[in-house]
Order: sequence, then structure tokens, then C-alpha cells
Amino acid sequence: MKILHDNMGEVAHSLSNQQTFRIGLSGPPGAGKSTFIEAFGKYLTGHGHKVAVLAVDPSSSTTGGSLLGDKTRMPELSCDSNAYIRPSPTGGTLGGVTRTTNEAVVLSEGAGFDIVIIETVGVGQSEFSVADMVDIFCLLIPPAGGDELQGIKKGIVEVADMVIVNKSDGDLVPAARRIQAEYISALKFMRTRSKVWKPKVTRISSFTKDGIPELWDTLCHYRKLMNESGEFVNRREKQLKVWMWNHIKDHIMDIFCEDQHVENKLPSLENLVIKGAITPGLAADLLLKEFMKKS
Ligand SMILES: Nc1nc2c(ncn2[C@@H]2O[C@H](COP(=O)(O)OP(=O)(O)OP(=O)(O)O)[C@@H](O)[C@H]2O)c(=O)[nH]1
Repeated sequence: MKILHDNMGEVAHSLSNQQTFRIGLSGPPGAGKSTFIEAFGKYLTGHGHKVAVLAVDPSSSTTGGSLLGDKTRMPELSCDSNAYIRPSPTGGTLGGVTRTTNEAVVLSEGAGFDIVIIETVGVGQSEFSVADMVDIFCLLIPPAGGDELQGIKKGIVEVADMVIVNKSDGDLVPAARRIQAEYISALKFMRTRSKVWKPKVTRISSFTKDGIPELWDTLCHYRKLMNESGEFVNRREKQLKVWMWNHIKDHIMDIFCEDQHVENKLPSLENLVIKGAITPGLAADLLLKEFMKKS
């Protein structure tokens, strides 16, 4: 990150002329995210792109370290001079992790990485935070149904611009085809987020690399359509506002929780709420009153 910082001054001004692409990637554990990023990332660097991989895993602050973004998961890509892999920052809330990731996106782009992949697992709200940070949000799934797909939250399919069925190779091809067909029909009934793009379901293999060039073509087609319609710029503008408000909310919550008046009253008011003596709304009003007293 220090290198990125150091380079930032020199190249930041060229950013406005350069079109960067922010790709969000989520998927249940075992879907093959690291194998996919390795294969996809190598394909991109082989085609002259510079790729940054950032991970968002708020659970890493409680587990003391993240598997996501771990360089050993992407051995080839991590040795590639046109790739940069950042593990999930440890410590802090999802808000904190989101903030540093927002900043890492800007820094990576400033340092000349034209493609930024933001990877996340299905923990808490992390997928939704990532969906708010990217130009296209992709869901990677294995060719399996039922229990194995239970890790996928309902709402997340609705925000996916692209569903990628991985492991479509060898004996798994028929299952991958079946899952692809299931998702195609399920997506038909979903409300689309864009006027010019209907979410697509594609099949790839991170092992054989089948489908990866076609996937990249589809992503480029998406970017072209979104650019031409003005939605690309609109989404980024909206995201900037969302980021700003998220940072404000986080900061205000910190100030609120650290306030001495609030801290003094909090245990007794929480207790009254639990016992049903007062409503949560009234307790919140009383705490806010305490907070305002100070200012
Ligand atoms: N057959 C086949 N297996 C794959 C493919 N991609 C990944 N796998 C296997 O799927 C398993 C999970 O892959 P990972 O890349 O570790 O999956 P992940 O989703 O990143 O999982 P975590 O790293 O635990 O978050 C591994 O055993 C991979 O070898 C593929 O394209 N085809």
C-alpha cells in the first residue's frame, strides 16, 4: 500500500482520462473464488491490464486474520508484476473495512491499476457493501444445488449483474448446465437494476479456462452499454454519495458511543428496555437528549 501511496501523486491526475473497471465478486465458500481470480486475473494481465484484487471480509477482525486475499491462494497472480493483491484489512467494523476498501480502490486506480476486483464472502452485509462499490457485481456459484447453495443470501442474487457458474469441466458439466438453466429462469422474474442490462448467467471453468475469454467479452459489453446509456457514470456518482453518508454515519456512531453522558445512562436505559418498562423508541430519545445536552 505504501508503494501505491508513493505513486499516487504522479499518476492521480491521469485518472480522469482513464476508464477503470470495478468488479465485485461474491460467492459461497468453496465456489472457487480464489481459483477463479487467479485464472481471470492472469487472463487480464496477459491482455495488457493491470489488476488489483482487494478483499472485504469483516469476519477477519474477529477471527484474527482473513483467508480472503491471502497471497498463497493465488500463487501465480501474486507473483505477477501487473497484479496487486491486498488481504482484507483486519480490525474494525464492516464500516471501517468498507472505508479502507473505498480508499484502496481509489489508490489502486491512481497507481495505474485499470481493473479492480473486490472479493467478499457471504458474511453479514459485506456483499451488499461491495455491491455499492463496484461497476458490476458478479456472483460466483459452484455447480451444486440445495444445501451447498444455502450460503447464498436471497437478496444477493437480486443485486447480481452477472451470475458465473464455475467448475463447468469434466463430470461437472451437466450439473453446471442445469444450474445455469435454473438461474436463467429464476432471474427472468427479478426486477432489473438497469434499463440497458439484464443479468446474465454464464458457465466457466477456472481449471480449463473455458468460458473466461467469453466472460470478459460479456463484461466489456456490459461496460459499453452502461457507458453509452450514462448509467456507468450515474452509478459511480450515487456510490460516492453512499460512501460519504456511510462514513458520516459510522463517525457519528463512534462519537455517540464514546460520549460520557450516553455511556452513563446506557446500561440503565437498556435494562429498562429489556424489561419492557419503556419502549426502545423512548430509550433512544432519552439517549439522544443526553447526547445533545453536551453539544
Ligand atoms: N473442477 C473444478 N474445481 C474447481 C474449479 N475452481 C475451483 N475448484 C476447486 O474448488 C475448491 C474451492 O476452490 P477455492 O478457489 O479455494 O474456493 P473459494 O471459494 O475461494 O473458497 P475459500 O478460499 O475457502 O473462500 C478447490 O478444491 C478448487 O480446486 C474449477 O473450475 N473446476
